[in-house]
Amino acid sequence: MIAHRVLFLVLDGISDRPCEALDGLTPLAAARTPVLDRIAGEGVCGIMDSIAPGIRPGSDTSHLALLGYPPQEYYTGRGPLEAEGTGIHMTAGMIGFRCNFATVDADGLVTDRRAGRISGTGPLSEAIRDGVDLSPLGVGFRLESGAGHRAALALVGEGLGDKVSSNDPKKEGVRPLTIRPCTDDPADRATADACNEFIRQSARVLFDHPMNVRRMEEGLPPANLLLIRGAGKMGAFPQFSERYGLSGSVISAATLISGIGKVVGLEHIPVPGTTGSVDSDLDAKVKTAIRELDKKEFVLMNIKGADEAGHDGKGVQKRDFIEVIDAALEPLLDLPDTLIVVCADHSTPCSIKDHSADPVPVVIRGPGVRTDRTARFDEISCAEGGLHRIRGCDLMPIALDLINKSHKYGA
Ligand SMILES: O=C(O)[C@@H](CO)OP(=O)(O)O
Ligand SMILES: [Mg+2]
Repeated sequence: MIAHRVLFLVLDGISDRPCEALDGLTPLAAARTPVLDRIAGEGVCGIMDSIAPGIRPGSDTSHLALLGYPPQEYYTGRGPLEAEGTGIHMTAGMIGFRCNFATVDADGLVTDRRAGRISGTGPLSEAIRDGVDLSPLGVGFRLESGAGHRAALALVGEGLGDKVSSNDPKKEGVRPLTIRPCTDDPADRATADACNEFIRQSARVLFDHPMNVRRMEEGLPPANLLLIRGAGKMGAFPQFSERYGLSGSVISAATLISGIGKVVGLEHIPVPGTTGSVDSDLDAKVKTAIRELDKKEFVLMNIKGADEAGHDGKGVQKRDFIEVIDAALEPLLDLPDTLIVVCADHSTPCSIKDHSADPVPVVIRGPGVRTDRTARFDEISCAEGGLHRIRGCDLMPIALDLINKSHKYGA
């Protein structure tokens, strides 16, 4: 028997290092995960370097690699991908950025890069759209909120370059940086000037926005500054259906992932109630994936919350959310005719609150798969599985082979 459809389940940042709060276990190893363990027991397991050993992947470069688009060839920055995911269509001449709604204190120091993991920032983006004017610089802009503290910005105008730095210091307790051109090209200077002006004007709008006034009254950090990063123009991506002969959908609350899906030609299926955080409606997400697999041959589903817990350094919360994920995945066990691939896109160790290069666990389960002896889905058990150690770009070829869609190399 051979499967005819693929469910590609990325448990964002689920992989970790030993946590002190969990007696030296990783959150995944500490969690009770009967569903993932059954998938591991019925499948072939391994560990995976999303890009290559020792390379710390971003979620952008890792997802491109997992979908078989080597980032070394296709990556043009996070900004344009994140922008597409928020609904900003990136055309020639536009420069995309990823933004964080962040908090600075009265001294101008960044006190929270994520403004207390604020959500529902639509009114803030709207106020900035109304209150910021870059036309004296000959530049227009689009700004759209994403999930949580995330948003995307696109600058629109003649002669804008994409080789500019970020104002995000990537840590707290310091001032935001000034955005600078990375080359002598006047186009990069023009973009850097527009960015700095955008940040200045948007901070004025945010300063006394009613949503921030309310947050401060409630003792919550206000979203009074935008940190922007990941400048880039849209790249050219061969379409998924032509590359693999598969129709496909993407299910993700994280706009970066829906943006990547969209640009490679996957249909984005929004799911009400999903947030990209630990409060997401995972049952709705799983139901949508199952429904979508009746129509499409490939579904990419990303579940993000464990990554957030890793970034926040909360091992116990990460373990508990992994158990919530596991319970939500139960209906997938009975899916007929389906190759299920489960992996993380990168490790997000609670001990470093960021991504690391530690390889992630991976399992492939479905008809025809040569089952190995691993029956537990965690970083250590999967290292003993039959896939051994693969790279992110190996995953699509392996899946295509297992569903009989790969071409013979040679005659
Ligand atoms: O979006 C996110 O979840 C993370 C990592 O991609 O970014 P940040 O650290 O800016 O929150
Ligand atoms: Mg990620």
